[in-house]
Amino acid sequence: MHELLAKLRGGLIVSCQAYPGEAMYGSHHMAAMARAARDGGAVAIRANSPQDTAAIREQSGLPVIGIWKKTFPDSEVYITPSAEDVMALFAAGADIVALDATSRPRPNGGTLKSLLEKVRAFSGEIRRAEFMNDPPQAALPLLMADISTLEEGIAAEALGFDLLSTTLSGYTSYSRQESGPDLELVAKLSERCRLPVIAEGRYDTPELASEALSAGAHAVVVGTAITRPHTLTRIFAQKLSER
Ligand SMILES: CC(=O)N[C@H](C=O)[C@@H](O)[C@H](O)[C@H](O)COP(=O)(O)O
Repeated sequence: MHELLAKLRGGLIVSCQAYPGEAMYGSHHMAAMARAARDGGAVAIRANSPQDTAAIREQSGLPVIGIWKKTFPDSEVYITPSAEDVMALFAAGADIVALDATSRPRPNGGTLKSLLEKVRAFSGEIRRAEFMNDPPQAALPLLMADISTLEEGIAAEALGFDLLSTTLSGYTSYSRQESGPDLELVAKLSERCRLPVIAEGRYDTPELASEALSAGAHAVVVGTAITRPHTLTRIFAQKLSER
């Protein structure tokens, strides 16, 4: 197993993301969040944008799973939609790059297969150019497939991804719509696929995160329940206002 994947095994990955307009938006805040997550025992961070990836990697010293959310008028795909986005994250220091690997139509009529071919070609160029300070063998990014169903996980494995994440279960029209995490998908993927499976999406208690490992997950990503203070505040405030 790849050294980095071995380091993630059984661990907590904290997603540190904020949207424009939110109080915590900005690389400075996200890097502080990541340091707090590290101090609490996180083994890696999931981050949005090359800027946040670079700041978090530098300030927390933890491995970063980089994504870049972008919206398009012709597609519902928004997590790292293009090969150029993958390479920008990689150049910013992402150890792993996660991207939408659902079966939904992609922006500008592109396909996942051609995106991966492009990334492989770019990776070769980067190694030749010694663009990064890291040694050449460390210059190849690991690619994480953000999927929503078992079928998409199987297809992503066949395409050559390095790990799978259940990120998008509940966020595509055809996947299971659950208020809690999709533990069943974790169990099925772990049974059917050889790749490490990351449990992600709505793990909002330590008990649920632990259940994911029991279901076969390699590691668990937690975002909202740790790093979205306005959402957590709203849950408390709403409960009080219902009295
Ligand atoms: C669906 C989607 O766009 N998920 C995003 C992926 O990066 C993030 O907004 C989530 O916070 C992340 O997946 C962690 O999940 P949760 O916040 O539920 O612990």
